[in-house]
Amino acid sequence: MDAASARQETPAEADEASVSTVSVANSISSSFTKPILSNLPGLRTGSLLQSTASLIWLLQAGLIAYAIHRLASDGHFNEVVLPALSVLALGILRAFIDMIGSRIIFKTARHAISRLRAATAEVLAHRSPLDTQKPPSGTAASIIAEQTEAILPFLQRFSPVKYKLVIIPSAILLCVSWHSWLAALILIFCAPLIPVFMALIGFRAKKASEEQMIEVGSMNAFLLDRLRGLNSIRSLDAVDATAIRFRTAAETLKQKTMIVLRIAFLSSATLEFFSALGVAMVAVYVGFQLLGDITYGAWGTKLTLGQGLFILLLAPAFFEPLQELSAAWHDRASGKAGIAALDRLAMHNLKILHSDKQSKNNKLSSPPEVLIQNIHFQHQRTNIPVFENYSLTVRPGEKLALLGPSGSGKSTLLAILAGLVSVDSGKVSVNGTELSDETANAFRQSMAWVGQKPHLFSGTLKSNIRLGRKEISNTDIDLAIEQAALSFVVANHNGAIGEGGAGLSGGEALRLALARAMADGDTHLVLADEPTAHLDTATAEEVTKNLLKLAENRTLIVATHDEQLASKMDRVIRLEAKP
Ligand SMILES: Nc1ncnc2c1ncn2[C@@H]1O[C@H](COP(=O)(O)OP(=O)(O)OP(=O)(O)O)[C@@H](O)[C@H]1O
Repeated sequence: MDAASARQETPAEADEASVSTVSVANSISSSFTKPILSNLPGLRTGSLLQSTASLIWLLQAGLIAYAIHRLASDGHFNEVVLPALSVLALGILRAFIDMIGSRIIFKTARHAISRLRAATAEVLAHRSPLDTQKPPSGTAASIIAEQTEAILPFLQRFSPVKYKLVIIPSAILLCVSWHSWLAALILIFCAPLIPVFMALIGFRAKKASEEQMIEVGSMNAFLLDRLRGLNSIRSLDAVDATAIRFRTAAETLKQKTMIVLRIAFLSSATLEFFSALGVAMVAVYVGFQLLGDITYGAWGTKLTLGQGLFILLLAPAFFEPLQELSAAWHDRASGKAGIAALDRLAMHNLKILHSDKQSKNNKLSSPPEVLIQNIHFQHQRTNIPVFENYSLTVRPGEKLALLGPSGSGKSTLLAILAGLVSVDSGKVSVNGTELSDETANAFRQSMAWVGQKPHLFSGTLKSNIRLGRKEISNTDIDLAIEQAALSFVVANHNGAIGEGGAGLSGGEALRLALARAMADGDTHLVLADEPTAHLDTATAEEVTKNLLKLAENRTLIVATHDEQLASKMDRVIRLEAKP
């Protein structure tokens, strides 16, 4: 069984449902998302194409101004046909280039989002199930599915705006100042007011978006947590109390969302006001110039109708990138909040033993010897060590029971052997090779973990046994069903079960977990954590029988309170109670 599957079956994971509010807002490490987001050449290409498309408006404006000027001066309609056709052709070209740019940007951004999601899932899979600081599953799901999606508009809209903001206003200023330095000066005067106000609003927008996203995450976590515990809530008559808490959470989310919306409206109103002011001032100046009331500001000459029109057509386009920036500013705030949420999610202190390098050499080919030498282990944020100078040798093919009172460290020892947590000092070796980041992946491929609460997915029994492992054939699965005495269950349920194993008894669910391990011929070491807990005597006996069948030609270490099960093992090790 792979590490991810093993992870789902540990007690720590099972307890996760009761952890409703774990703070994930400790500190932000930018190192996780940065490598993916800082290397997106498609965004640059697409943005440059979109800027080029916007620059075409300068040519179109020039042609329109020229045509109207000609029409007003000698009144020949024929002279405007060619400029009009050119404007149309340029319009088509502009739309085409803009479309290509948008497509490149969208594809790049979409790909980046998928990579971020995959990388986050990968990082979460390497988080130790014993980490008590894990964010609730609802929060993780909300961040990966919902909040990561907010990065898409940020990449899609903010990045082209950055380029346009530099290229378009500079080009327009150059053209306008060519005809009138005063009109250019008016534009220069109005432009900085917008970014200044935008920046002031932007700081608040980012904070508001972050707060909103955290609220969305907490509400999802709350909802998932309570849905999981719906039966307990009903049986303890806590439905009303839960509904009230949910309503309060929804109300808080509504308020946070309204704050974000208010800021978005305020920022676009500010921008509209200043850009309208800028355009109006240019229009007033050009109007008075054409009327002859103002004679300065045009390099000692008087503006012609064509020049005046050209400036007037360019003035709104000067503010367009700033307007786009305003629209994208909110996307930037949500996107940055999404990135920060991903960075927080990917941050963890407690990892399983893991390395990205696959070392096939350590894969086991026979029942291994397991050697534990002088280990010291203490859980994070606890005061008493679980193991101090502890040693144990398990012979190849041996069936060993770990017996001991609750809290004596049986599950912890199995977690150490599965590489789900690393020891503080001492050594764990499998067939003489030390268990480490480099070797754990390969060992885990030959290792199976059977917990007391195996996680079962809704679907067929066979797909639950296969767990997506392509190397397992249908024959392996049929054999495992037979060995685990599940043939009757498969026939009875028409092969399908509900979420969380609905429709199966506790004993059947455990036999299914054993079948998962049995189906994999590469399994040589079986770690079982209280497989007979909470079962009646008859069912416990049946599960014990199946476990022994699974353990044939394999090394088995089983943590248990069940003396009956322990008595069937080759050796029993008793762990001491902790003070
Ligand atoms: N993830 C964790 N973080 C901190 N402490 C933990 C964690 N898991 C277990 N502990 C503590 O470590 C000690 C050993 O726990 P462990 O679950 O290994 O005992 P156990 O012998 O398997 O108990 P049981 O038979 O009740 O399952 C206990 O004191 C427990 O409180």
